[in-house]
Amino acid sequence: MKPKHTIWRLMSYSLQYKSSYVILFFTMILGIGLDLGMAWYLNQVTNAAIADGQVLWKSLALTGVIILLLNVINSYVDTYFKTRVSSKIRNRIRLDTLKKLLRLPESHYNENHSGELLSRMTSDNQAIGRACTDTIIDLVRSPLLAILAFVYLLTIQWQLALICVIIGPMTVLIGALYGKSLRRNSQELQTGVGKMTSLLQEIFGSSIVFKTFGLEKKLFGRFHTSSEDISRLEVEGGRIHASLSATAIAVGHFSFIITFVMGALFVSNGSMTIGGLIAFIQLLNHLTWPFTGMASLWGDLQQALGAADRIFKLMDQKHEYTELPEQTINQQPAYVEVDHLTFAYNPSHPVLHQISFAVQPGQVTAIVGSSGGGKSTIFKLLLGLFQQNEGQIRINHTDTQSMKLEELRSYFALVPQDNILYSGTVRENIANGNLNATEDEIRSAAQDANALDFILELPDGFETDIGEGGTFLSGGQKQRIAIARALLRNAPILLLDEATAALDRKSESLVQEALERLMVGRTTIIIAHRLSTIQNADEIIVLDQGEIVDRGSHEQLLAAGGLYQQLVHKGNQTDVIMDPNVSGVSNA
Ligand SMILES: Nc1ncnc2c1ncn2[C@@H]1O[C@H](COP(=O)(O)OP(=O)(O)OP(=O)(O)O)[C@@H](O)[C@H]1O
Repeated sequence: MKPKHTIWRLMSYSLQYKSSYVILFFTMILGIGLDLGMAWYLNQVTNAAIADGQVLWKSLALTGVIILLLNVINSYVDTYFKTRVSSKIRNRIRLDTLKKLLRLPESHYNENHSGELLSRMTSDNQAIGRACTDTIIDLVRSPLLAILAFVYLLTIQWQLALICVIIGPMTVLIGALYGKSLRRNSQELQTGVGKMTSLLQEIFGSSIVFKTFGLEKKLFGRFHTSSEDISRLEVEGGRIHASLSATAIAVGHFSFIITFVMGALFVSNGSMTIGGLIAFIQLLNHLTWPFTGMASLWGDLQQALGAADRIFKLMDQKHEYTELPEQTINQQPAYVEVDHLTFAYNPSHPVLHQISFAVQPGQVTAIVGSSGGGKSTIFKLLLGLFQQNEGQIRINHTDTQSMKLEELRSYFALVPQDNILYSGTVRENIANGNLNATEDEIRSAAQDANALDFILELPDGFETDIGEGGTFLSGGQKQRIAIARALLRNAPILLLDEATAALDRKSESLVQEALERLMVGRTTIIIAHRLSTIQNADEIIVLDQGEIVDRGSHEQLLAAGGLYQQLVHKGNQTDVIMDPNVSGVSNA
């Protein structure tokens, strides 16, 4: 995106706080007036001190107090409103970013590191907040103050004023010189930080795995590389900043020495008073610093524009919903037809080929097959998370591609294999199934899911906090909460990705019983791993490398031999059917 466009879009956020900017405009003008007033005041006091005759010390003292008081008030109002506007703009952008992220298609999450998405919400957002207040106001204030200081200094000693002002603009060139590299550095840094955040998320979310497998050293090694990369980029950024400020300071000091020496010369030949020289020295900072400061302000602006660019690029991604969708639940019975479905995530690697099956309302279809055969992908296509390349999915004879996504998803309830729960209470997690459910309905769903007994034994019952992702619950308890959530949704099509994780016999039968209740009267499609579930299915589909290689009842498929028989024999001693290509013992 062109910097000009990025600036315009940033401005559209700032313009929502016009009245605060008007106040900040006045504090800026008053601040400039006070800076000039201070120089004038020092000029007056110094000349009064060396002048003969009557001096109005009282009025000078009073003026000093007024300048001081105005400075205090102005500084308070200025700082307060800058912070206020900055935090409000950041809040708006943060909300807009998340609103967008929640509406992006699954493919976006597939292609982007979660850490990078997180840094859009954190560090990029912070950089923008600063730019919209301090940086942008200083970019206006600095040249304005420089011009007014110059005009005032012209009235004191025009030759010296000209000498001072010639030096200042040199620093603007410095800013332009370093701006591009600063922007590039900031972009690389953000990408690095995003990758590091993703890695940290993985590490913190996998403590059991890295402890069991002794992966601490390996993970530290990966983090080390990522952290070193960031450090290298930060040092590089520091080098650019250092060169920028060193050059700027050199110019500033040079102008100070010139002014001081030339000023002393003008005082000695009588063309300027000592008070005038003091005013020059006082204002010199304001005359050259605006230019000197511009260099680093320019750098800050470039960094913020880089951050804004990344956020706006994200906001420009194609979304699947125009507005955040409302939770909708369809309750009419559903007939599902999958007709010659073909799909590839990547054109060179087809995942599903000409898949067809149909499930009548209230019937159960079990999908079994080898690992990586495409079972989960069928679910993703049914839910409209990805679009098929060929074929049709129809619900009640309507092509799902002609439905709005909100409508399509309203037909489904899902029990995912890893039961994804959110931090919060048990009640909140079950209620996610139907946000309008009454307490009685939530309780009844918990009961049907065989979860009520254990919930009531928790320290705060339904109000117990289950921890991040449900860490305070056992595997079987999490499964039953997920089943209760699906029960509460009461949608006509149930997608069930059966968990393969081991449960003890009692827990297993509680879950199994709950699942059976959940399936009653629904059109159910199960990615099945348990023989007991599969045997009860109306139709079993055997999937291998993206193709249906067999279908029928348990008995028919066993009699036919083939992959199904191998799957069943592989897990014969247990209830879990196994991928014949995968060696090892069953985990049931
Ligand atoms: N998000 C994705 N992006 C790219 N390729 C993917 C993605 N998800 C799955 N695949 C690929 O698609 C193929 C089918 O994967 P899928 O998850 O549908 O298999 P599955 O039958 O559910 O496997 P499993 O039983 O092991 O869960 C695999 O080759 C996998 O590598």
